Amino acid sequence: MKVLKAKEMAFADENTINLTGIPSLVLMENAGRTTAQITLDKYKDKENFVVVAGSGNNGGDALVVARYLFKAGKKVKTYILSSSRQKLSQDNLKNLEIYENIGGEVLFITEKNLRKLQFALKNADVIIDGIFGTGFKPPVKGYREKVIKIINNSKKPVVSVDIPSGLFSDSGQIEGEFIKADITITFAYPKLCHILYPASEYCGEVFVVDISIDEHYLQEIKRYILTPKNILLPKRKKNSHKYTYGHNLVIGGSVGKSGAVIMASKASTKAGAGLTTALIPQEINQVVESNLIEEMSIPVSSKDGLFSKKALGEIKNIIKKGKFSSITIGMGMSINDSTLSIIEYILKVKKPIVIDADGLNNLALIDNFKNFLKKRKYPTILTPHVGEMSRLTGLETSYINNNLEEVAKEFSKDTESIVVLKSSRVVIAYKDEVFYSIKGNEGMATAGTGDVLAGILGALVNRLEPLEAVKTGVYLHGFSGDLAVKDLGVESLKATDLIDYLPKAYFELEKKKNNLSYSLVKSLKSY
Ligand SMILES: NC(=O)C1=CN([C@@H]2O[C@H](COP(=O)(O)OP(=O)(O)OC[C@H]3O[C@@H](n4cnc5c(N)ncnc54)[C@H](O)[C@@H]3O)[C@@H](O)[C@H]2O)[C@H](O)CC1
Ligand SMILES: [K+]
Repeated sequence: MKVLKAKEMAFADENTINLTGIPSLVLMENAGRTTAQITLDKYKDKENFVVVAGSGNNGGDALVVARYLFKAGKKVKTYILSSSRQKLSQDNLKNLEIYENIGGEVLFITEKNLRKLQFALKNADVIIDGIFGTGFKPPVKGYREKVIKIINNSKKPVVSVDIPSGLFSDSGQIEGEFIKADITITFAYPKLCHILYPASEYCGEVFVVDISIDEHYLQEIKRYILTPKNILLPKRKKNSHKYTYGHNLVIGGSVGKSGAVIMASKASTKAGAGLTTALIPQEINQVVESNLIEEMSIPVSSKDGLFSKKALGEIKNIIKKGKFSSITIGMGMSINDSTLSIIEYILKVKKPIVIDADGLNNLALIDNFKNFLKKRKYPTILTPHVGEMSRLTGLETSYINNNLEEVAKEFSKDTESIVVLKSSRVVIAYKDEVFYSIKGNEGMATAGTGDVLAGILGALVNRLEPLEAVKTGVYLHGFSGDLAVKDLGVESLKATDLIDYLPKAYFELEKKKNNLSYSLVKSLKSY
């Protein structure tokens, strides 16, 4: 499913009206009517609804909602934040007239009679927020700021039409006053504010409603949310053996960080690799051997707990002689001259590689590393978190967090690699496409979860086309976290739980893929 910015939505909206020929009032009717239906379903036993409409089309949608709530026999009080009818958008005015024609009443609210709205909210069971939608640019100006504060202070449940008023559609950033919604009902596609933090936290449950927007005007938009529909599952063949499913060589670890390479290796096996071998500094061999059962291990020379100078030659030999089909490198490997030269060498290996963690920190120290990556003819997957991305690009972490998509895209272009940028959301960028994962949770902000992801990707790159492997791996990783949290809670979740829940994630994902069906209304949660 695509995820849009306001301008893109407006473009599809205009063309649907002008070229496809669906009148704007029909779109508004679809939007408002479905919003009313969802509201009535969610708040069945509630009686008193207060509708707060702005002067634009978001307010127009809210007036349609008011009409259906009124028809359903609810007590509806409707307020329009404007000084006069003349200031309303054309479709807003039309819906005001229709509402009045069926016996509905409205009150225009300005700074002067704000208290009337404040008073009405006291008796409200549910508030409908139709003040601003995609036409809003922060920050809120004028008395509407006070209205938003009053609504939030009322502590009543709020249903936001399209966007919680005061949030900016195109980013996760927040500024000034904005509505804190319990439910947000958005139209055609989610917008970035519905999925990116911190804004998305204020949207409540997000429903996406088909209002008849003609999607073929959005062909050039290649920004997606990962959903069961747009990701693939690897398949096993009856007539196969372990080499059919790849041999993932996992390189990393150092004294004190043996867990990183152990977790990546275990995740690789659980994600379905035919064989997984951990290549490690010999000083941690014993602990690795005692923790890995299905996986093999190859110790190489080490000194002071890290790969030593001699290790490079040994690694070259092992890779030349071994039948490895992918390399996953970096987890817990630390940084010294030897690890740096190992990364330099790995860049030249003619196999798919996943570079994570200290692999990336070493990479950042190599002059011209972007050119080395560009020269590679085999798939390269880079999985930096924001801190690592900062080291790789020199950009401030705050800038990266506020521009995840742009940074990931640019870095992917500069390196011709698949970039998996890990923040409170994970963004995948490759060529002209961007994929956001909406799976995962705050419980996963704990040591080792990145190592698990690297192991999963290293396994899957043997099973699917590289970008598909990354999409599937990122989804499964987040989904495992969500399934684990249901049983374990966010505080106690640890990285190895993600490995334990991978089988369930596979199983549930397959079920989701087998049950794909069209529906006018979908909750973002259901993806
Ligand atoms: N997605 C669709 O195809 C459809 C969406 N619909 C709804 O239309 C709104 C967008 O409507 P628009 O008229 O373009 O803008 P808004 O109603 O969001 O807001 C315009 C309104 O707000 C004022 N304003 C803007 N910024 C500020 C500010 N910082 N401070 C104060 N006031 C501000 C501006 O002057 C206007 O008066 C979309 O969200 C959907 O809800 C259609 O109904 C169906 C098709
Ligand atoms: K709104």
